[in-house]
Amino acid sequence: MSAPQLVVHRDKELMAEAAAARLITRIVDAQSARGSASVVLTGGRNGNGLLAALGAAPARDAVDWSRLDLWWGDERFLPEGDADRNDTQAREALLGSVPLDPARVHTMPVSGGADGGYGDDADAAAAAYAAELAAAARPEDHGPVPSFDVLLLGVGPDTHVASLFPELPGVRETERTVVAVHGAPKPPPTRISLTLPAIRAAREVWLLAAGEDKAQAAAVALSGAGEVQAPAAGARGRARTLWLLDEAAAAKLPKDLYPPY
Ligand SMILES: O=C(O)[C@H](O)[C@@H](O)[C@H](O)[C@H](O)COP(=O)(O)O
Repeated sequence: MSAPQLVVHRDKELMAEAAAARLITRIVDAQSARGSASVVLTGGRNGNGLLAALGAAPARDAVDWSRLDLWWGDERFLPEGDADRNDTQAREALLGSVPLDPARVHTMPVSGGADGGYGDDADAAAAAYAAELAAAARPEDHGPVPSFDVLLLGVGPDTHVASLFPELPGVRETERTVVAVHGAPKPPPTRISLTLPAIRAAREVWLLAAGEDKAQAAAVALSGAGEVQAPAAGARGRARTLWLLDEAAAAKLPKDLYPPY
């Protein structure tokens, strides 16, 4: 697993714009090299802020949107179209305004819903998403998920990533790639989440942390804490682990970690 690299930006707006520019370049490089790219989206203000900045970026359409596979790192287990769903917010922030191939947009299952849905069975929904990931994996991939080019993660003030919360069962999962989360401390309580083994299959993992409410989490996660106590500490990419922070979120980092900025 790759050691964390840090980039600190002046403020959260600049962090979102710089991360969006970085993501455009990464997607374009992957599409040039392999004909397609695979990105895992995250929910929350920083994740949606990145998507909005991407939509406003001058180079936005350097991306071939029809050859982009989108997955989610986690989802609130709510009915289709619910405003609190990460996919609803992603659609509003960007996805509704770019020409994606719907067959390549892999949203996590909704709760309730029509026949063939999973009702309120989040565990069945999680297993279905794990099966969808496994079906998309190729022989050259590293395990039962595709080799995501970039897996985005927001970081919670308690160091959670996706819906893996400190000390809860999800962060301790070592076999399954997707789990249901019950009793999440961040509402809504029922969620679906990739696990650390799935996260660590990504080529690159980018963690987004802006705002002073993330300063303690960044300092804890980057100072050697264990992944069960600080899930963000376990979010590592095979080739790259990149923390994208603003100055407020970097304020409590040990000085030897603070990059030359
Ligand atoms: O479903 C979710 O809530 C997110 O996936 C979650 O993991 C989020 O990324 C963090 O809580 C940070 O959220 P903020 O960027 O809003 O602080």
